[in-house]
Amino acid sequence: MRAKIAAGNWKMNGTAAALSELDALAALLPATPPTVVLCPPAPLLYRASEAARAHGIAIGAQDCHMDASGPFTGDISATMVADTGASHVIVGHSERRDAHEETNSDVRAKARQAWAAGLTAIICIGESGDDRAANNTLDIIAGQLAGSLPDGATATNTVIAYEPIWAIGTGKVPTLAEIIDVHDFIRTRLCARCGATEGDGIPLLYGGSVKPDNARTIFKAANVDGALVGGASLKASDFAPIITALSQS
Ligand SMILES: O=C(CO)COP(=O)(O)O
Repeated sequence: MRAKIAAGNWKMNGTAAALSELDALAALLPATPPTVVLCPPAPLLYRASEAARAHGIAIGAQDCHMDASGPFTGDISATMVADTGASHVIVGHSERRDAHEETNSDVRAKARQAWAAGLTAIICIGESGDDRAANNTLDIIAGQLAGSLPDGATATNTVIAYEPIWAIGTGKVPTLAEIIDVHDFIRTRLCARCGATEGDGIPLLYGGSVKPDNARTIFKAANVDGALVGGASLKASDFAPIITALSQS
């Protein structure tokens, strides 16, 4: 059975005071929770890891550099992320592809660094609103997946997050049929690329305006193994019902 994962991406939100949400979330978790991965801003990684350990919550970074070390002022390597106690790192989020002009090959290099540091890479892909309007969604997804995924992906070192850009922070969500279409397509491509065992075992997350009131519907899709949640992961009272919905799916 594939791992179910509820990942929360805090983006550039939260200072030390926000760590109280972690304790609040732990208190609201269902009896048998899925894997919960919280991805706070980099300055909070160490403290979040310390606080999360007792609760069985995993911590992830939101990015890492594509090189192992060197003269990259302000950047953070995958090894440094692992050193904080984190176990995951998001790579290729559309906000980084856009604002930092990250390419598929950059994302692939970051995923490789993540693996070398012993981290699980959460690789993000997703089409723009224009891509979808032009019926290009599956072509875009195929290209991003082929280009961003290094050879050697396994069910334990990789998670794929499908995040349609037009659904992020907008309150717009694809129909269940559209989500099923894309997730089934990604699954088929993963099996062709990584072999049936690993391809079938890599968890696929949906991301983009996941909220307590739509999570249950989204989790009905057979190839949706969880969610990458932005805004609704900031408050334990919003994130917990999403996690509960996943545990019951
Ligand atoms: O980008 C996202 C998670 O990485 C999704 O953000 P929202 O859940 O706020 O739409």
